[in-house]
Amino acid sequence: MRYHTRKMVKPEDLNPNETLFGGRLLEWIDEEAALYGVIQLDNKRVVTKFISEINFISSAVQGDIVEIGMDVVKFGSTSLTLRCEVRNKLSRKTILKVENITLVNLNEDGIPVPHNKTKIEYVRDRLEELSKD
Ligand SMILES: CC(=O)SCCNC(=O)CCNC(=O)[C@H](O)C(C)(C)COP(=O)(O)OP(=O)(O)OC[C@H]1O[C@@H](n2cnc3c(N)ncnc32)[C@H](O)[C@@H]1OP(=O)(O)O
Repeated sequence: MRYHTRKMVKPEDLNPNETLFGGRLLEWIDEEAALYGVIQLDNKRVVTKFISEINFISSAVQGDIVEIGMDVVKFGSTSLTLRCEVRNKLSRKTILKVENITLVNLNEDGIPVPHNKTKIEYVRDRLEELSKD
């Protein structure tokens, strides 16, 4: 699991219980998953198809720093399935887990097309390959 994105919980992110609003956290996760998919599949037309059960394990309060981790569960043909974990940056306490987030790789007409990816790639390796050409 790699943690790429950190967020500070601000007053506008709170629910009436004065803890982090679940919908705000899901918005952050959906964006992070989409970014992960766009980078891995090297295609900006990647959409969220399916999100499995969401387990809100503990809450966060104003001023907390949360970090969002993603890992690949499976490279499909047109899909990419991720796993997500959110934790408190400083205490490492788990805030949320999602076991499956499935993204689909689309063409310009919005049709699912194979992405031809089978393993995690790093942008620096792609750039190195390009510089060899
Ligand atoms: C980042 C964002 O927030 S994007 C905005 C929110 N998302 C959207 O608007 C997407 C709306 N949905 C759609 O446009 C369509 O459902 C599409 C284009 C994504 C997929 O269309 P489908 O007709 O289901 O495509 P299709 O049957 O070919 O399946 C595509 C892939 O999704 C997988 N898939 C389909 N349904 C599911 C499901 N319920 N759960 C998990 N995976 C699924 C398939 O197994 C396939 O993967 P594979 O090729 O690796 O085997």
